[in-house]
Amino acid sequence: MIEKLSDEARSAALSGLPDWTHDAERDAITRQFRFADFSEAFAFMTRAALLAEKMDHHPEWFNVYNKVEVTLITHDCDGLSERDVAMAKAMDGFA
Ligand SMILES: C[C@H](O)[C@H](O)[C@H]1CNC2=NC(N)=NC(=O)C2=N1
Repeated sequence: MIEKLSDEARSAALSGLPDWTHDAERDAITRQFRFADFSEAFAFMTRAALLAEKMDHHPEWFNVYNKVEVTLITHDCDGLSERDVAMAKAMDGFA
């Protein structure tokens, strides 16, 4: 069973993810990505989707044209886990 990050671990993780916002109500993290156009946005989503399948860890996201709004949370622990941090870091790398 995957565990929620402690307050200390979450603070440390968030300092390494400066473009992400912590939603305290859900204990999730969110970030909005903007790309040059839809093709770039969808290429990003494709990379993220392939990794998500591999990790069995799927983003909540919303796309319009060049904008992708992402929310990461671990349903299994109803909050933020190491898996969300790993996915966020990978998404930052893909963008
Ligand atoms: C059954 C399946 O393994 C689970 O539902 C996985 C799939 N993808 C998931 N994705 C996310 N973001 N959180 C989860 O807890 C999660 N659990």
